[in-house]
Amino acid sequence: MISYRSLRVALLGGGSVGAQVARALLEDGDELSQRVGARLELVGIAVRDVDAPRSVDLPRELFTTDVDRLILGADVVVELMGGIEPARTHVLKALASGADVVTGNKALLATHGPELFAAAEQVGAQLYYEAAVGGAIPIIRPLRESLAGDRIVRILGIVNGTTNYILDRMDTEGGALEDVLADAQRLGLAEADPTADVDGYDAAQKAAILASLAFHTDVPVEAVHREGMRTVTAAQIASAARSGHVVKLLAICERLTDDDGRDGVSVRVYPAMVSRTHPLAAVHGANNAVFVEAEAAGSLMFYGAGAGGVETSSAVLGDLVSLARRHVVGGPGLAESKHADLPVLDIGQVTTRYAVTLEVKDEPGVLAGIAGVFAQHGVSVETLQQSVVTTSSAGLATAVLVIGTHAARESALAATVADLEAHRVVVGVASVLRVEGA
Ligand SMILES: NC(=O)c1ccc[n+]([C@@H]2O[C@H](COP(=O)([O-])OP(=O)(O)OC[C@H]3O[C@@H](n4cnc5c(N)ncnc54)[C@H](O)[C@@H]3O)[C@@H](O)[C@H]2O)c1
Ligand SMILES: N[C@@H](CCO)C(=O)O
Ligand code: NA
Repeated sequence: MISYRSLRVALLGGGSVGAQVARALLEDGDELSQRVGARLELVGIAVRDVDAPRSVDLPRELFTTDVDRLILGADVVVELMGGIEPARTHVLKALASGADVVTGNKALLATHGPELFAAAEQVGAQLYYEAAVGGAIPIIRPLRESLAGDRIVRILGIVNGTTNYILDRMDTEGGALEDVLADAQRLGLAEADPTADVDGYDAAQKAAILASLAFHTDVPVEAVHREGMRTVTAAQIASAARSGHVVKLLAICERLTDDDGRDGVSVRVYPAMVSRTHPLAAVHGANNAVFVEAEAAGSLMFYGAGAGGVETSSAVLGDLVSLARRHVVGGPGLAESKHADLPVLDIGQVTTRYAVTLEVKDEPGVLAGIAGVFAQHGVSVETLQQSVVTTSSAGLATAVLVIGTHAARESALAATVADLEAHRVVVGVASVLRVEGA
């Protein structure tokens, strides 16, 4: 029997993920020791309430509310409390003491990443965060290490399981968003307050983390253009289906060149149409997937469980084993690479395709008038579908036009839509959806 030295592991948080990490450390300790070359000794679990009921049966003496004391003397601190404060203060304290840190806290990283990485670098400590994006799916380490010699061009991610579940059910069952959301809440899949998921805040935090890594640039979450999915209607999903598309809430990180020839990045979250032939269209239920396009590697897809206590604990334990091995061998941790320092460009500089749905008067010359507005702004029309003409009780005959465009600048499309709204033959602009993943 080999006798290993011990690494003292302090766990902050014993909830869905934390309890599973604790269980694995206690049950699989021998095997993990062999992989690491040191024993991972769980010295305590900081929680809000020591007597709260837990999903996993863990020794009561491990629990404490004294976070500061637990951090003191730890070799590795695993932060799974969530939220910004007091998690930020605890992580900074752990790093300052020379401990390595594993965290799954996307909110903290997206808002205070540079401060935390600087604190880690100052003392040569390591900060790992695989669980922060895509739960169990390995995506941080592939971007940080495997693809470090390549140039990432674009990332399209389904990084929020709740919204993917809702949109998938709307697509397959045809329900309205509010009904499917209410059902998801009843089943415990969506939070009682669904704001973070439905309004895209959670996806924006993950987009900021992915873009920072992929483009070697600090991308603060405030720089992410964010549109939630509350406005997506059953009619939009049905119309997308008719043209062979599905609607997904996407986190998009992309290299761009702006009107002045400046290189930059665009980081954005919005609901968009994706062709049913694209691999992201096959991501169903609450699953996540990150589709990465790199110059040399080409297209790669990372797919799996984006949440769940047991699943996410896999990512945390992977970080823990990896960081503990390095701790045993010695030497500084991986520094964050921010050398490119690219500007985050305004949404107006984005080039993509669009599906514009218009209600128009049914009279001669309408199509020519509409086509003229697109042409005037340099937006090229690719497809046009016209639905059956209906006549209102006031005797007004109208038709619905769905116009698919070629790739165009967002600023040109916005100007086109403004002119269409004011056009004599247009009764209303019913919907504008981007089409991504061409
Ligand atoms: N649950 C998931 O599927 C999932 C997936 C990916 C990432 N994450 C991230 O992992 C982290 C943990 O998530 P979770 O779902 O396990 O959370 P949770 O709410 O189930 O558990 C949080 C734990 O932290 C403790 N805690 C919170 N504030 C504290 C404080 N001030 N002092 C002491 N203890 C405190 C609570 O007592 C609880 O034990 C979060 O950052 C979350 O974003 C979770
Ligand atoms: N609320 C998140 C949890 C995982 O970060 C989701 O629905 O994907
Ligand atoms: Na992950």
